[in-house]
Amino acid sequence: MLKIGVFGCGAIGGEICKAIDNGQIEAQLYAIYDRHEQSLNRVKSSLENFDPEIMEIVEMVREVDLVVECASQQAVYEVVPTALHAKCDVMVVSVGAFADTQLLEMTENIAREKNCRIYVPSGAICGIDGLISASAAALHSVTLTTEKPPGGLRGAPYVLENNIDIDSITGRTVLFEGSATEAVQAFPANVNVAATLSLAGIGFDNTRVRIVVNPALTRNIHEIAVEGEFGRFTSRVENVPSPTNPKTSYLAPLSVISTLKKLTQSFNVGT
Ligand SMILES: NC(=O)C1=CN([C@@H]2O[C@H](COP(=O)(O)OP(=O)(O)OC[C@H]3O[C@@H](n4cnc5c(N)ncnc54)[C@H](OP(=O)(O)O)[C@@H]3O)[C@@H](O)[C@H]2O)C=CC1
Ligand SMILES: O=C([O-])CC(=O)C(=O)O
Repeated sequence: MLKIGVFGCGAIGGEICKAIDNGQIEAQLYAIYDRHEQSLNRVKSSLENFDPEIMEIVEMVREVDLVVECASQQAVYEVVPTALHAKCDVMVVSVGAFADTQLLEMTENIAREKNCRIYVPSGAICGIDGLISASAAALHSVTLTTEKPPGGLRGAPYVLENNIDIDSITGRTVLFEGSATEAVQAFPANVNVAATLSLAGIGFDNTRVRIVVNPALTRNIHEIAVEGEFGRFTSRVENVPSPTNPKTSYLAPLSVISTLKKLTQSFNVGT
């Protein structure tokens, strides 16, 4: 059975651990890690069938077959190269880190050299399957519009650096427009989906991102528009936010769970 280590035990990590524990994913929850003891204890007490060991990353990669990073962009710099050097596969959700082209090239090179896999789930957006299919021919444009309630954007570096009082905004307001490279740096915990789109499509500098705050919303909306030789498509998802982290949509952990299931099943559907 696949031995999994979960690095980061917040909204996403907690759901993944539960899905392995309840048998939805046929794998062994071997190790977990988080910098907060409280988060580790919360996860441990939610489990009925597994009692994973708490392991720092260097030890974890020696013991497991796959590490799931669900912590932060900063964690990607430590977790991904460490895992690959130890010939351990890795799944990444803080995908925005790959806007750093040096990190992206380095990790691709190590993965190739060590014959390992880096998995990036679709996360909180719909349409990655279609974009990947369409990318086999020329793509002309990829645009993401993300619209969240204030709680979904509060505390982002862009908001703090520009002294935006997000809670005093009364109507739908465009906060940011730029490339995916700029978006994932300005909003590192809010639009990792822009990075996933970039990797699947036309790259970080060519993918356009608009970020909107809307106090009337209770859901996180991501709208994607793609044009290319294949034609054009749009997708729109209205995501329920995670109860423990309003920035993160519930679809994100579900996407990781489904990608993990794909790895352990013999019958797979979708691009
Ligand atoms: N690809 C996608 O579609 C999506 C990606 N995400 C991203 O996924 C990641 C996880 O999201 P979520 O579970 O909601 O986040 P949470 O904040 O709920 O949980 C992350 C946990 O990991 C901890 N952590 C962060 N960095 C480190 C580190 N270097 N070492 C040890 N522990 C660390 C955090 O601590 P602390 O609070 O101190 O940072 C926190 O306890 C985030 O980067 C988020 O932006 C989220 C939604 C969608
Ligand atoms: O969960 C979401 O709606 C998107 C998100 O936070 C991210 O991509 O970082």
